[in-house]
Amino acid sequence: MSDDTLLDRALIRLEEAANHLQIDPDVTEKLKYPRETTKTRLLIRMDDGSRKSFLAWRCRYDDTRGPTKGGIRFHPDSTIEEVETLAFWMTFKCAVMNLPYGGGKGAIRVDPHGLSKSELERLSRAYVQAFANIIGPDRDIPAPDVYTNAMIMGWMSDEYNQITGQVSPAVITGKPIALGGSLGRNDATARGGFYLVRHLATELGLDKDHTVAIQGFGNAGQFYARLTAADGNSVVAVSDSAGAIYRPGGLDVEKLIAGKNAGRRVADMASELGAKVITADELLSVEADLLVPAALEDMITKDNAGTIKAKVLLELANGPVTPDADKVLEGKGIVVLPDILANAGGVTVSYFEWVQNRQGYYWDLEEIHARLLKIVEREGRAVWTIAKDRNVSARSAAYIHALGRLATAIEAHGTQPFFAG
Ligand SMILES: NC(=O)C1=CN([C@@H]2O[C@H](COP(=O)(O)OP(=O)(O)OC[C@H]3O[C@@H](n4cnc5c(N)ncnc54)[C@H](OP(=O)(O)O)[C@@H]3O)[C@@H](O)[C@H]2O)C=CC1
Ligand SMILES: O=C(O)CCC(=O)C(=O)O
Repeated sequence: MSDDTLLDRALIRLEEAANHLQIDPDVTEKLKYPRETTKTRLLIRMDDGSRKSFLAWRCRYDDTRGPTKGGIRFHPDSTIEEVETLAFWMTFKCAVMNLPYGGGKGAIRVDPHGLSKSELERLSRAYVQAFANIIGPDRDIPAPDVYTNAMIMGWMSDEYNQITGQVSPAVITGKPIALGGSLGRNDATARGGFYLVRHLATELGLDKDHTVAIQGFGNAGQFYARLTAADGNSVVAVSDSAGAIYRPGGLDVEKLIAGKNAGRRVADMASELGAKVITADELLSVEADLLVPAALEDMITKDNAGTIKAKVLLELANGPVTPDADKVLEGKGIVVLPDILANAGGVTVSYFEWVQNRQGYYWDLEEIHARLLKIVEREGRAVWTIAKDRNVSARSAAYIHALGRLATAIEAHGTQPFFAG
């Protein structure tokens, strides 16, 4: 891989889209840099009485189209650059889906698996104490991401309420239902991708009973496996951070999910599922019609992209394919449904949660699914049409689609400096 940073590589997509639209340079100048990123150290008491500090960030990348929105990641490899890049992607994701949000993201550099539940709660609350002036229902609205979940969002939302002395459920989405969370947020990331694939199946050349390989078996990967298996497709390979398994005749998805929920690794379940243990790279090259990266960024590079046999890639993860790898995939005729569209179901149902919190009236699951389907099909079709009309990749089309909306909003704001409060 080149010396370019993750953000440098992400910005290539902005430049490409800007060239297609002949955008005013003022627009790209505004979108090239994060608006503000705050870094802090969180000092918490550990169960053994010692104190330990953790680096943490929150980035509000761009708020032209509304309050910034994006998840909080707990990961030992998190960096400021990763947070800013994820926030850049959120900016474009919210614009692709036409949600009234800008983009943000946050992280704590921590391996949460090494913490007890009470340490995890203290750390989550410390994050909100540090960033209480940055987040807010009309300013910046966090949500779950890698290694964070509804329980953590519940603690965070409770901490915010205690600090402000008000009950403001709309400050954070992805909360437990009991605290104002939305029905359907748990599987929304996967469901958005699933609706997209189903809507474009004919154009993508995917039959009703296609085969699927999934990299990463957490929230996004597990729910995708469940939805696609229930629709008659066959999940033939999955991986987690510790290994990968393959069974050409299809894996028992419910057994796998139950095992993961019990704290097991997928490779440890291979023999009872009649599957073969394979390497992480072998997962990419198994015989499957659809490959679903659902783990971390930069997993598919120019070094391993050439081995991929799938017809289609559905990026449930953010940034799993490097720009170099994109070229290899394009050369092989593989269609990539890009992250800012493919995994946007999560933030779309987060938007529904925020709307329900603000109106104080809650929708049933049927209504959530119907609203999500409508937006995914509308924006998915728009992106596909741009791709065909302009003869560009679906990724370029998604950026063109989003940038058009961002540019219109930036121009509508006028020429005065933006309020920096
Ligand atoms: N949750 C959401 O609503 C959204 C998530 N996303 C994106 O989806 C991706 C996954 O997030 P999510 O499912 O929420 O996260 P989770 O924490 O629920 O799951 C992450 C999964 O990725 C696996 N993983 C980590 N490293 C590797 C690796 N090197 N190789 C293979 N698997 C690995 C983990 O393995 P293990 O089980 O061993 O820990 C785990 O199964 C991220 O890119 C995230 O930003 C995008 C939109 C919304
Ligand atoms: O639900 C949200 O608000 C954001 C989810 C997220 O972090 C993402 O889409 O990458």
